[in-house]
Amino acid sequence: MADYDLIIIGTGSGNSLVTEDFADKKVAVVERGTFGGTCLNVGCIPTKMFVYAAEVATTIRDASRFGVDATLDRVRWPDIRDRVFGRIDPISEGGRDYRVNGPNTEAYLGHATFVGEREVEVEITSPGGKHAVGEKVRITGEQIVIATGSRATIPDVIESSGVPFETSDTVMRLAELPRSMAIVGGGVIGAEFAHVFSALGVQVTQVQRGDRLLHRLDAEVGTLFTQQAQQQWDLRLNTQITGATVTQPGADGGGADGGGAGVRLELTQGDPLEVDVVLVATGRRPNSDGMGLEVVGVQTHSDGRVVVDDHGRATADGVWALGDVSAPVQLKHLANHEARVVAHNLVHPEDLQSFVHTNVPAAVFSHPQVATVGLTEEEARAGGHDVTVKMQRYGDTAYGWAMEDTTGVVKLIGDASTGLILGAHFMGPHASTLIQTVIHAMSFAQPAQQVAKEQFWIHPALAEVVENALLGL
Ligand SMILES: Cc1cc2nc3c(=O)[nH]c(=O)nc-3n(C[C@H](O)[C@H](O)[C@H](O)COP(=O)(O)OP(=O)(O)OC[C@H]3O[C@@H](n4cnc5c(N)ncnc54)[C@H](O)[C@@H]3O)c2cc1C
Ligand SMILES: NC(=O)c1ccc[n+]([C@@H]2O[C@H](COP(=O)([O-])OP(=O)(O)OC[C@H]3O[C@@H](n4cnc5c(N)ncnc54)[C@H](O)[C@@H]3O)[C@@H](O)[C@H]2O)c1
Repeated sequence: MADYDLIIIGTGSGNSLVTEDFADKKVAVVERGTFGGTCLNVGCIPTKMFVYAAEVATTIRDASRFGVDATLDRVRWPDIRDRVFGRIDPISEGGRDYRVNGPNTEAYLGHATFVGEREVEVEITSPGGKHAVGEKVRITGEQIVIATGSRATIPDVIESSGVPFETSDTVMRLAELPRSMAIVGGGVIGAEFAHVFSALGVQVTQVQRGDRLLHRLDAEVGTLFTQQAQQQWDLRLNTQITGATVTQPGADGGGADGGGAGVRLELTQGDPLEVDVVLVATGRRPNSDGMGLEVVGVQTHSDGRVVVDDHGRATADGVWALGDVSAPVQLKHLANHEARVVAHNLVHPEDLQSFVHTNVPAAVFSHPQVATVGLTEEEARAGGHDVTVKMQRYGDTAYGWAMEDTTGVVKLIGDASTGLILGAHFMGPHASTLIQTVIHAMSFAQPAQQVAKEQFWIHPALAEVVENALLGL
């Protein structure tokens, strides 16, 4: 008989698998890092708390446009940082203690490796559990869920150079705000941190190898976003890093603590960059390596994602996977959805639920904010749809006037023959909230005109930009 009914490897979305269905069962939870995973500790939640502080700073700087003169006196980075982690760290610790001392769970605080069929070895790496650091414990489970997430990838030119660098895991805990920062990568993480640090007064240079930021976005909206970014921080497009070296502190010091060394980055074009801090944001790879998956026949795709079927089953009996380690996109709401499906399927093998991977929305909490769902215009045209497009400016609605907005847009892509919405791409204030109406319409296959006309829209709320976009589609 197995030691456990269920072993969960990874405590991000994996931690939520312990539902009431497991109340009379034995569950082992394995975690090698900080309890609670990426989103809570180093991802969605802290980044958005920093973004909020950055928005406050930006609002103060912009205030005079409204006839309100204000100056930004000072940014107290340690207070901003400690507000964030003062709230988050206790949640993580509480979650860990609950699993360590929980009624039917046992927490193993270490790295899990498959060593045999339904058998895992955990090398204990952290204190706080029932086993000593360095101990190796073997456990067996009737069912095992791989929910090990993903980690930042580092380009070889930086990693092999030996220069110090930050990732999203570390940059939010800097001791002090640096004077200058190079952000390598033009994706979501780069766009969010460029906003945070530039708004807080850091001289940011973002290096992107492509010709625009957020390359997965609808091209038109991505280009508009790139233009907005260029007005806020130094952006080097079509540029790659070719070398990195440590620079010695000058007379006035350098480095994040004002007295340390900095980094010099050689670029494929333009002058080299000399900065206090380098933040690498060049994508994340699934944590499927180094855990013996090959030993038990759990297959992976070429990009490292664990192969799963629609129900979350991996290619070995009794093994499941969910979230960043296997999902097509790395988003917390998707990982949570997959965890709900797998939680059901673990106890209802005769009534399996399926993952839904259509109309998965995403937002980029930069400045401006971006939110997106469904097809880009390019994808809709390539897919042979009877494409119709409406671009609605925030500035053409009453609330847009109140906000003096000149750049916000709602772009809707529809199918003229069915009246259904195929995609939506918002850029501007509250984009991540405003788009929810369209996500709802697409999820329930409601035609655009019905959504626009068969409900009231509060006047003169910002949501009228959505109403007008739908009416115009
Ligand atoms: C900076 C940043 C900002 C983000 N912002 C957003 C956002 O605003 N909205 C959004 O939807 N998504 C966001 N994401 C993505 C989101 O955080 C992830 O999609 C989500 O957290 C994935 O959850 P998960 O449960 O799959 O993995 P994780 O939360 O990463 O959990 C995996 C856990 O497994 C542990 N682990 C790994 N291997 C082993 C092993 N062999 N043994 C034991 N333990 C192991 C890890 O330590 C980790 O704690 C962001 C990500 C980052 C990095
Ligand atoms: N708000 C959110 O929902 C949110 C926020 C942050 C992160 N995330 C998730 O985390 C994932 C990872 O974010 P990310 O920004 O690291 O990845 P990304 O895939 O969004 O962007 C990676 C960027 O790095 C560049 N790049 C890749 N390899 C490079 C190399 N060798 N040299 C130079 N540039 C290189 C790419 O061209 C791209 O611009 C996102 O895809 C997203 O799923 C989500």
